[in-house]
Amino acid sequence: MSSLTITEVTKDFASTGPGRSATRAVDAVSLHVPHGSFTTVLGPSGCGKTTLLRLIAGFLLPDGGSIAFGDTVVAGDGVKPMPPQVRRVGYVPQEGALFPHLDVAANIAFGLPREDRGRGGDDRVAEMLDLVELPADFRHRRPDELSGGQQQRVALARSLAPRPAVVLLDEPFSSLDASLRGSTSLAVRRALAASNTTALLVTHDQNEALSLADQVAVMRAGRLVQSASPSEVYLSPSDPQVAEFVGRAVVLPGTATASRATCPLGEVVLTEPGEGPVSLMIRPEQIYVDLAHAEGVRGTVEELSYYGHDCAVQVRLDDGTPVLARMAGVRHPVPGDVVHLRVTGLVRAYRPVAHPPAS
Ligand SMILES: Nc1ncnc2c1ncn2[C@@H]1O[C@H](COP(=O)(O)OP(=O)(O)OP(=O)(O)O)[C@@H](O)[C@H]1O
Repeated sequence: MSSLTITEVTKDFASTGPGRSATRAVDAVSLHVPHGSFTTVLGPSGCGKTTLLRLIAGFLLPDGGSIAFGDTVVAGDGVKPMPPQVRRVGYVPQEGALFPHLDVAANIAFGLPREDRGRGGDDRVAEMLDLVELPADFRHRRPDELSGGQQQRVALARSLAPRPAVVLLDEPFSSLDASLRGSTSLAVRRALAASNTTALLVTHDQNEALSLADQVAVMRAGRLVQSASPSEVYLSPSDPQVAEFVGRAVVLPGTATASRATCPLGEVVLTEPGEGPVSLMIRPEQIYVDLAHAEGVRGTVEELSYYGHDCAVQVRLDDGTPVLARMAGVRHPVPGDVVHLRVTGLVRAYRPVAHPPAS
């Protein structure tokens, strides 16, 4: 295994027809994935995630910048690009792409060097099945005798068997239903951690990106807009758009004075001191809904979405500002109730953005 360092990588696709302009799919992206760590690349459809993976794997060459595995530059910087088969990259696509005519053991052993097949290969297959938490006797099954989640675990086992430098996973859980997604993604995370694998997973699913990785890299329109720990990306997003992409966010205008700011929800404490007009990013679960009318800013519940474990409460403040709060589902208000709201925890302030008029 080795670290992965992407420096100022750019990739353009030529126009594909008259009147169509070229597309800058990846725009000066720099990212470091430390040895043995797991990074998720999160971004909406078309932002360049797959192109970035294909550049790392060597299926595409960058137009600018460089890519290095450890100290070895594999593309860019004027060096002859290393072909994909020499890069030692494990690749797990959206749907495992297992060979349907081969059993699980043969699929896992497929990428092993010739000298590692045979008896040694059998041992490696057993080790890999154990790593991805599948029973040893699954080795004789064919892919069509496995569930989608089991197939993805075999695909991961196949990618890890030859001890790759880096493993790339391209939306590997997107074809699974919700319950399989959760258990499969956790099994994959455990397998990657146990094998101390340097891994990069691309997804457009915020929950997946935040819950699985050591580092989340957020992409937008070809650019990397933030890379940080999951909690930092969630609680201190680099701009309000990232805030709204990685979860629900209430963005309100405010006025900062040192470490505090005033806004329609009253006074809040800032993560960093500021002065003058600001946009404040508040997570809905930071807004405490007081049913006893004790203290806070008054508003009326307009809508309630009940999820069991918690609920989303849409409130209109008396000054007309709409605010979304999240609270435990045990005891909750109903539409028409008057409640009082106050903000708990620290709030991130940004330079002001234009706010749509309250509807
Ligand atoms: N071979 C290609 N030729 C021309 N344009 C391309 C090519 N591959 C990708 N693009 C364009 O580059 C941009 C980034 O595409 P990419 O597939 O990397 O996005 P993505 O974030 O992986 O999207 P999704 O989540 O939908 O898979 C898009 O505008 C896409 O249309």
